[in-house]
Amino acid sequence: MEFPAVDIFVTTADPVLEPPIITVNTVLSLMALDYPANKLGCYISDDGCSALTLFALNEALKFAKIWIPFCKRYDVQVRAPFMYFSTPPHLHSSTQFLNDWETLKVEYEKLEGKIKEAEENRNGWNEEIGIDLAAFSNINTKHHPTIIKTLWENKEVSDELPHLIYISREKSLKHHHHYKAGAMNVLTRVSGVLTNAPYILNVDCDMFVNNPQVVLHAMCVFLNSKYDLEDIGYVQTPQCFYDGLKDDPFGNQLVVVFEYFGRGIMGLQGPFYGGTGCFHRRKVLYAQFPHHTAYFLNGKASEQELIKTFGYSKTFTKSATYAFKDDQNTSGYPPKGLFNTNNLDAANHVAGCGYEISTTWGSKIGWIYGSTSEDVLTGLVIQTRGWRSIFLALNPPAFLGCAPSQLVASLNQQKRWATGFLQVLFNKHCPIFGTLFGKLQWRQCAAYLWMLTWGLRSIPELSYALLPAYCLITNSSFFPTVSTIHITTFF
Ligand SMILES: O=c1ccn([C@@H]2O[C@H](COP(=O)(O)OP(=O)(O)O[C@H]3O[C@H](CO)[C@@H](O)[C@H](O)[C@H]3O)[C@@H](O)[C@H]2O)c(=O)[nH]1
Ligand SMILES: [Mn+2]
Repeated sequence: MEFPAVDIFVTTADPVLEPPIITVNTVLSLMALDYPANKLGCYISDDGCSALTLFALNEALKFAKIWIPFCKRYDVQVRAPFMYFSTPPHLHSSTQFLNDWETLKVEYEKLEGKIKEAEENRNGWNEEIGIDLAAFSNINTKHHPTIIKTLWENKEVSDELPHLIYISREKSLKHHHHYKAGAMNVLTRVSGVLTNAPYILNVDCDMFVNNPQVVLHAMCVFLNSKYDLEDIGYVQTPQCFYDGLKDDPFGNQLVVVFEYFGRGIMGLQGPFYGGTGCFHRRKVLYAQFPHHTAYFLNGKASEQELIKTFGYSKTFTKSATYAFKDDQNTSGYPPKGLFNTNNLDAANHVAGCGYEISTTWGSKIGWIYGSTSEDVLTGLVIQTRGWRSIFLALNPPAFLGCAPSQLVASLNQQKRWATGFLQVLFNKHCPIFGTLFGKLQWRQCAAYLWMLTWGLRSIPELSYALLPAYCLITNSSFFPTVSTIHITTFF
């Protein structure tokens, strides 16, 4: 059987808070996945519209040409070079390996050095770098046209590098950009017109691949029809962290949510969508229902309806219709020569900030708008349509990321999640409606309610935690004492 294609989305938003060297490591680890390279397309969305990020990616691409063969030849497990080179090589390795290891380490340090230099000396690195950065000169990061650069195109060679595409979507002060959800929808459309893979993997820029076989495992889940898995909409890996503080003082390593809750709801409709380390079927993001014949595929939808759903791009609509096909290996869309001018023009068109106006993007299809926890909301909408999800906990863990190590950053992150959860709770997609009017199982609804009320629960939980201290200080008791009048009269 042929391997299905997978489009990989990486989002980055701020070159200061998310340094390009981190993004570069994530991208290198993804490009080196154990999967035929001609079946992978790696798309990077840069909401920071940073020339530095593009420069770093282009330099990383040069390094990838030696890094990927090295990883595959020696079956390296951790394919993010910063992590791999943080420990010395195995003492009993062959001389050939030790020499290669040393060469690669030196090359990686050169790459790091170049990016650092570029960071410190922002104006002096425009010459001789092999990529045109003119589009970034005097750019306003909040108001600028789309920039798409095809850094690498794989010409159908399975042991080469996967496609590598940089996208900074159009921004305008007049349009809401919907943060990460907006970026994900642009990535969905741009990849739709270029490679249109039936499966999508998305990772945050600070989550590198720690188990290079993860795509193979995920595809086993999707393709294994023996256990009636056709109604699996997405496959979520748990979020694990490499730099977590001991004993997790801020609770941001999400142990309860992923280790216990995530596994627990596997017995119901499956885990919630956690925003990173997750594989979706493309058609699920296009509002397909499980076990239904696709409405758009059968030619029943009028042109007007197609435009209303997917937007004005004919190329995109064609690709979307094709995405509903079960057997996508037959000839059809996309045509050969993926990165031709016509498709690149279409990519620029669908990345425009006005493209979604009067369409169902963000309300019915793609990543759903209306909450800062767009991930949970999007997963909930998918499960309300009747899809199940699978929790894929591999050993070693599939991805490793970094968690905030400071109190204030952790509090901000948790405030954002708690607010986002409440936005989901008081939304038309609320799980209670999902059970009443959709296909969300009622126990799954209860599980969602437990999670979405997390922020509200802080009030009784805090009171409960403070009460003993209060009683000790004021020498009072919150349980009735034996001398209390009710108890004495009882006896
Ligand atoms: O306007 C934006 C804002 C954020 N991002 C990206 O979104 C990702 C997540 O944002 P971050 O600020 O790092 O949030 P975290 O709290 O670390 O992320 C968790 O929570 C988010 C929801 O709040 C989910 O989207 C993430 O997948 C999940 O890992 C990062 O890759 C960002 O680069 C964008 O692309 N555009
Ligand atoms: Mn993050």
